[in-house]
Amino acid sequence: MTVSRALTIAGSDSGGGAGIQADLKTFQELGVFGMTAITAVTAQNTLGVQGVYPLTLEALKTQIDSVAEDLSPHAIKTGMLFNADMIRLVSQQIVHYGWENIIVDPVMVAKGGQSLLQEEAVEALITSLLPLAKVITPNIPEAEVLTGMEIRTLDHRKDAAKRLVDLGAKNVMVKGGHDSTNDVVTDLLYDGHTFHLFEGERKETKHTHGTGCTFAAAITAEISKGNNVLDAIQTAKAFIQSAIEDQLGFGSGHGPTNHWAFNKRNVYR
Ligand SMILES: Nc1ncnc2c1ncn2[C@@H]1O[C@H](COP(=O)(O)OP(=O)(O)O)[C@@H](O)[C@H]1O
Ligand SMILES: Cc1ncc(COP(=O)(O)OP(=O)(O)O)c(N)n1
Repeated sequence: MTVSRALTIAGSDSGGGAGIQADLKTFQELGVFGMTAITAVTAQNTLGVQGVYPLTLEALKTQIDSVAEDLSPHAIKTGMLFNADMIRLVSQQIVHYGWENIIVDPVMVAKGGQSLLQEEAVEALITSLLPLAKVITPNIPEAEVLTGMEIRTLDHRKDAAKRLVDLGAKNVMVKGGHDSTNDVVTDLLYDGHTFHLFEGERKETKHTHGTGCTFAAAITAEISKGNNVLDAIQTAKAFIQSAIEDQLGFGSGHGPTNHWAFNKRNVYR
């Protein structure tokens, strides 16, 4: 039996709800062996980010090489990459190892407003990493930064997705969590030809720390198993919906989502 393996290149969240920790929990729940290359350690809880401590480029490169040279990941997710040098290094490593199943979550700002990506790094994200992405998963504010356009409507999101495909991403998923005008949360995928909508009931909750990381990690896990992008997103949407609905209620700020919920539901259904 081949065990599907996924590598996440991202930041550590001491609070356990986002970043590397959310990715590993999601991989595990979806039956995928998770591996990591850490870009930065963050001191973080449900109230915000208290510290960001980037690792050296050498430390990041060596982690990626160690995984690549012995463990051959079937899919790779990127999350918090912090600065332009890290983005360029990760892009070079992806090309060097010939990796194709790349899921880019273009993390920029934490829920509490703290920056997780230096402003001058956006250009490197667009020119080096975006063209390597099989799937890129911006939320609405991230799609605005990447395209330079204002996004107010679903049609604006469609235009933004087209622009990101023109910049080289193969599939663009513009998530809808930040559009609170509706009881339904709609995520929009553009595959270069067709738009696909993924809908879920909006849950009124402040416990949404790590939703973006968890959603992209679930897509990565499913792609590492050999599933196509549409099927992977279908499962990821069900995974994040359960994780938001069955809230844990920890902490006095934005609490983490529930990574057990998807399997718990499927077992007891
Ligand atoms: N309140 C909510 N109820 C249901 N689903 C949500 C809610 N908030 C976010 N989601 C879903 O969580 C995922 C992440 O969405 P989003 O909030 O847009 O990204 P990010 O966490 O990166 O800011 C998407 O699939 C989105 O539809
Ligand atoms: C270390 C680290 N990486 C990423 C994030 C951002 O997480 P995300 O799921 O995009 O959303 P928020 O929970 O911040 O809304 C993070 N906070 N920390």
